[in-house]
Amino acid sequence: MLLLIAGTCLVAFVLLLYMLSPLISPKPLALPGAHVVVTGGSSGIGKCIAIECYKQGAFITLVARNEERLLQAKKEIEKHSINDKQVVLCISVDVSQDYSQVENVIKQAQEKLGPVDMLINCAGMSVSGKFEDVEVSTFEKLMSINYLGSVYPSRAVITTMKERRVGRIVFLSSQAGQVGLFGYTAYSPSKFAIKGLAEALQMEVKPYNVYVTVAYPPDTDTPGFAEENKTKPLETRLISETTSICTPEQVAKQIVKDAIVVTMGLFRMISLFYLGSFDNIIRRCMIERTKYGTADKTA
Ligand SMILES: NC(=O)C1=CN([C@@H]2O[C@H](COP(=O)(O)OP(=O)(O)OC[C@H]3O[C@@H](n4cnc5c(N)ncnc54)[C@H](OP(=O)(O)O)[C@@H]3O)[C@@H](O)[C@H]2O)C=CC1
Ligand SMILES: CCCCCCCCCCCCCCCC(=O)[C@@H](N)CO
Repeated sequence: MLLLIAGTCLVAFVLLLYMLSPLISPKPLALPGAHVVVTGGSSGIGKCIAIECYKQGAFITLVARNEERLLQAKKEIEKHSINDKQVVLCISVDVSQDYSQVENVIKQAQEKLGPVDMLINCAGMSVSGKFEDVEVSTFEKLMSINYLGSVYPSRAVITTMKERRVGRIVFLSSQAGQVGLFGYTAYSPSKFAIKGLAEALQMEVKPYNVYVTVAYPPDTDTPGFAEENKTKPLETRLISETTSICTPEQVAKQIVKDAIVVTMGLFRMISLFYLGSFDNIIRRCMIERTKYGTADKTA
């Protein structure tokens, strides 16, 4: 009986907190005039995210490898300007190869358009196939583009974001980053890794008012998806056909909304009970460090 009452109280408390969550959520990021960097911004979901942010008054840096496609995307995005001050900057780099190159690109972008307010890690690719049919080098390639290609740009913007107490970082995982599916032995792990990175990073940067969000989109109609379909095993195709395909515009709208207005889902609310106690540890350490002037890197 006592247990039942305690249980009911707990559920009621969680629901109450959930309803109050907009009040304890961070202030929405103002996109007008903000500097948004979109990796993978020359195609598919990334390009649509750039358009969505540009429509709301942001300044955009597009990052991808192929310069021609970057310039094409820039032209397309510029059609959606809402004032004559807005800029779309293009920088060509492979985000997964050399950290110092990525760091340089971010430096260049910050010199031209000011500190990065929001980073969208959208550069990525998928190859599907049965485990034994996928080239060993493909496992390395997907891990490097999808995972390290999100680590490097984030690592390059985080210090300034923490110093300014302003920033949003968005990661692109996938539905295949929540469940491992037939044909995705190379792709799924690279997207699971994104989830681990995002959650650990969020715990570090929350006291600095920097917020991290992760998107888990379903199949989305993009050039990347068309490329993936060329090698998709029958089983993967049939599993994929059980759900409908989204348009990149739909997915982009949702991702931008979630990044600007960060609220908590019910599951996150529950996990918050124990994550909250970890956050207290982190806040205490931050206060100690400020008090004694200990360098950020020491224990
Ligand atoms: N479409 C889908 O069904 C889904 C996609 N996703 C994820 O969303 C993200 C975008 O996918 P989508 O829009 O389909 O992809 P696209 O293939 O249409 O676009 C990929 C973009 O990333 C860039 N890119 C790829 N590799 C690199 C690299 N090494 N360095 C810099 N830029 C790179 C590409 O430009 P360039 O080649 O010139 O470098 C391009 O701009 C990916 O992370 C994908 O895994 C998640 C769920 C579903
Ligand atoms: C808890 C919720 C889990 C729901 C799982 C349902 C399974 C849905 C069917 C298959 C979807 C495949 C998605 C891969 C999308 C992707 O990332 C590639 N298309 C990239 O190119």
